[in-house]
Amino acid sequence: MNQTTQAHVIVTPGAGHLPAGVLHLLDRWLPGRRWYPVPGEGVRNVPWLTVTFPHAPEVVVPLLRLEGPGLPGGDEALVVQVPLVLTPTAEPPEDTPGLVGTVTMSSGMVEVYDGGAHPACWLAYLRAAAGDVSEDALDGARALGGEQSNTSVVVPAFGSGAMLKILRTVALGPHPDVTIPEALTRAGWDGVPRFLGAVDLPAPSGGPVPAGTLLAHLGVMSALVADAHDGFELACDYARRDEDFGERAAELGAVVAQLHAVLRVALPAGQVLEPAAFVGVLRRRAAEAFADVRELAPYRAGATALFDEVRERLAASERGVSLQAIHGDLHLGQALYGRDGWKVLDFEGEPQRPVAERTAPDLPLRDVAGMLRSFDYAAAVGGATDPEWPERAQLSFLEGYREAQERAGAEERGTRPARSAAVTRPEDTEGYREAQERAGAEERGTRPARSAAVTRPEDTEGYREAQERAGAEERAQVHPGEAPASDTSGLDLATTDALLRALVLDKALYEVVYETRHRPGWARIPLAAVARVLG
Ligand SMILES: Nc1ncnc2c1ncn2[C@@H]1O[C@H](COP(=O)(O)OP(=O)(O)O)[C@@H](O)[C@H]1O
Ligand SMILES: O=P(O)(O)O[C@H]1O[C@H](CO)[C@@H](O[C@H]2O[C@H](CO)[C@@H](O)[C@H](O)[C@H]2O)[C@H](O)[C@H]1O
Repeated sequence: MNQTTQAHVIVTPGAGHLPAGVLHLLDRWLPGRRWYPVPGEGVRNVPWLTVTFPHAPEVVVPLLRLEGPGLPGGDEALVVQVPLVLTPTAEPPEDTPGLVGTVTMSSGMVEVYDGGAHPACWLAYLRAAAGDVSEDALDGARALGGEQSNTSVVVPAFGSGAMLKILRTVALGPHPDVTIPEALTRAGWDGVPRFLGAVDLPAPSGGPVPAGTLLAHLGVMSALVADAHDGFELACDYARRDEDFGERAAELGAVVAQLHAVLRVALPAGQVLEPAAFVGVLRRRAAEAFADVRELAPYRAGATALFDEVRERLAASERGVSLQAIHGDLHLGQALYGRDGWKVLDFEGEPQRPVAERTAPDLPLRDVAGMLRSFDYAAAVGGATDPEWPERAQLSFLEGYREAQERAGAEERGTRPARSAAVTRPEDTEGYREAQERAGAEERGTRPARSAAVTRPEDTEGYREAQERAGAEERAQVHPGEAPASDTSGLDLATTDALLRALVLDKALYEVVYETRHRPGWARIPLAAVARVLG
């Protein structure tokens, strides 16, 4: 058999020695897993490679290629990682947690466990990622439950605590959840949990690529953030109490701006944004969402008009917009609030997109849009009764982002704060503030306040006028040749605003598809946002 042994893993083509009975068990079991990326009907799970560990013969990890019509991810192979622990048994077991089922082999009956829930598997992965790890490191280890795209295991007794993340969908090539935290840790930035190591998948011999070449990453280890609160749960709690989330949101905005500044330096820069291609991708993603979810049909024309506007404005813009590494799927659930403030997690991008798309350099404004959407979710899920709760959090986030972005820009240039257009630049101007107050008064006086929307101020005439004035002021202040301070450098406010609305729409459409697939009861949240953005 053409197998590769590298460090702590052995890779064998196909199903290796895994009996067919186990594969049949998996066909029934997989579609019910939260991390299984497709509904399962009509999908075949075809063994691609099998990973085993020299010192843990009971741990077997089939990597299954999903095949069938209509799978997400385009032409890219969709591969899932299914770590298993096989233990011989004399009798059929009770229904133990993590038990997938039993199979009878020539050697007798074998219990098949979900490796994501099994200490023997955790130890094999920890050793593959971090070398010599003693069994004592497993004291108190536990897998996280709940709504996860991957399987995360808390390992409190490893050093000062670690988190092992088993990446369920295997993306070919270096995984951004490894490369980005590694680069940020190397750059000395402490806004991410410290990167501790990764589990590599080397190519087996006899295949199309030289044996040992990194095919993918299977897992990643990071330092455990002690006493941390999940950002989404925290925001929902505030929303439930109608307590202002402004301060936390502003701090988070500052961390996201730092993240973008560090990424800009730590990872290769992207091209300058090409308007037609950029808007082409927005259109394609929207078309996919419209094809997937019937309830979106009334918004097709509005989306087309917004994308047309963005394209025209970008094409008319005099200065280019630089793309860079970003988070790619930023929302409150990707941030932990602990003793040292906010830490950002989970850099794999939107799990339902092809890898090439989610790792491509992009606009930092996309992350901003993702976080804005998330405040809306927190308000809806937490049940804020104050209709202004999400908007206040959104504006505070933007304010924190802008301030930190200006600071980072000034540091990058070693001079003074940037004068080019930044994402929340409107607030800088007197005109904007006046208009915002006027808009607030109009809003309160005339119609019931609505729930959340990043686009709410834009609804008013006063805002638009002030925005145009501010845009003119701003353009007059941009000095050619000054270093760009943000992705939106050089763009006037109306373009930045249209771009942000388009990115909020793009995210909301993704969310409609995501929720329809995974949490249909929540689909109303992004559907309402689509309606709001398109007015
Ligand atoms: N280093 C860490 N320290 C503490 N908790 C963490 C750490 N990394 C992740 N978590 C927790 O695990 C959860 C899942 O992690 P995440 O990377 O977002 O996985 P997924 O891709 O499955 O959503 C997070 O919401 C967070 O609560
Ligand atoms: O599993 P991941 O965290 O990688 O991301 C996926 O799942 C998220 C849901 O957990 C989803 O985020 C959506 O729900 C959040 C609340 O649970 C909300 O804060 C986000 O704004 C909303 O997008 C994310 O889109 C998806 O990729």
